[in-house]
Amino acid sequence: MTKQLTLQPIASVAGKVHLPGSKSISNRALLLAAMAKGTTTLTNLLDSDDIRHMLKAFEQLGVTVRLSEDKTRCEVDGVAGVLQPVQEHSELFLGNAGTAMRPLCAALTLCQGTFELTGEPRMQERPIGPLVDALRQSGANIEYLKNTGYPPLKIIGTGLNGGKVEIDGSISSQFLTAFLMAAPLAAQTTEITIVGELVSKPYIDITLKMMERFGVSVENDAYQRFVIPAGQSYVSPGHFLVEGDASSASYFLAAGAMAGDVTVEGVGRLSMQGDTAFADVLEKMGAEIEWGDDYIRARHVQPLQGVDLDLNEIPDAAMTLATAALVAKGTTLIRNVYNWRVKETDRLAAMACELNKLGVDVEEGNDYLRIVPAQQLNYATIDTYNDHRIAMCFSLVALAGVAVTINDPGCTSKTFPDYFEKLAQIANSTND
Ligand SMILES: O=C(O)C1=C[C@@H](OP(=O)(O)O)[C@@H](O)[C@H](O)C1
Ligand SMILES: C=C(OP(=O)(O)O)C(=O)O
Repeated sequence: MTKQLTLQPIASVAGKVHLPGSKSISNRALLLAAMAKGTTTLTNLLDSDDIRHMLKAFEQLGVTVRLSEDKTRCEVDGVAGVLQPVQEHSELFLGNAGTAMRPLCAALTLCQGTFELTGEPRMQERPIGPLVDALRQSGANIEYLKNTGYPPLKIIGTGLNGGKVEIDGSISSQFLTAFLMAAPLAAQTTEITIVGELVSKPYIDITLKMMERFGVSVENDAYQRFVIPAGQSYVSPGHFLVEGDASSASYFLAAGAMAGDVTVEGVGRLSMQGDTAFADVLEKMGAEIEWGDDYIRARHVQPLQGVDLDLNEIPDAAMTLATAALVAKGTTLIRNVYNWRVKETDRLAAMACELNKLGVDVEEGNDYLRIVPAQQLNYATIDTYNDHRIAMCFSLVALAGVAVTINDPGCTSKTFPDYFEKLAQIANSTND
């Protein structure tokens, strides 16, 4: 595998990009389809590491899946209830996929058997305590195998009782997502109260919309209290089309806004993903944005301006702003993104460090990043910390008039294995 990729300056970008399927939707759809009554055909499924880990876990858990050769079409035979593992004990390696680790942790507490959930070294530093605490309140038997509050975990499946539980929502919305998806299969009705300020709220909307598509309803009381009546079951919708990934879209939209005219296909105004709001951020910066039901187009029509925004609701796409800001006039402030620190790497520290190498004046706050663009950027070699988004974000430096070298570009395989090929397809090295 190539260890480094040097991107020469890109003068302009133009064209259309068909987006790979959404990571968040793909892994939710797989799990809901597995617990549903009937067979579900998923199309435009993402083919990337995070989804591979979920599918591998399914294989070990005895979920029957038929995957097309290109791995984007998948038939899942639902088991009409809790998963029915064939072995008494399973050891599941889930890489660094939060959307596999957290939801499976909750879903497996419902099943018969014992399960060890582990992942890459970084996964062992990513918190799961708030989810485990909440599941324990509902009767789950979960042990920490190394450090309290972090994977690896041992789950002894005993079912969930339901009842009243509290979840700390201030670190990751994935804890609530995980509990919500398991809760309809608990013995009693579950009432979840959120403690702390719930972060990344639009991801809860994805969860609730998808549960609804699979026939389950949840009462959402202003994102403070959720009631999931027991006795509901998931029912396959038959066919489920996975939307294009809105976080992956952010790099191309930013490129269009910085230097050209780019249309992303597969997400648009009908999308359920909060990260489509990144197009609004680009519009605030001065880009021209056009929305279709199923596409978004971003055009550079004037110099971009820096912005000062609370981006807690779009933590993934917010990273893209950090490098789009390099061509903007004036300072950009990305606020309320503390939980960048507990993702693939400490993203606040990593972003600040790599932006610094470019000669940018950057301030790393506890929960914010302030970026004052430089007149002329330095050529730099960017470390990517095994974080797909750092690699993809820093590719945009090539649109700011300077070459850039990306270390370990292959790390985009977490969510977007052919990202750099897709970028090359819309890039022009000269303005003609
Ligand atoms: O639920 C999801 O699919 C996700 C939720 C977000 O995480 P947090 O809720 O931890 O911010 C996001 O960053 C992640 O990439 C995917
Ligand atoms: C935070 C991310 O991933 P995960 O689903 O593992 O939390 C991400 O993709 O930016």
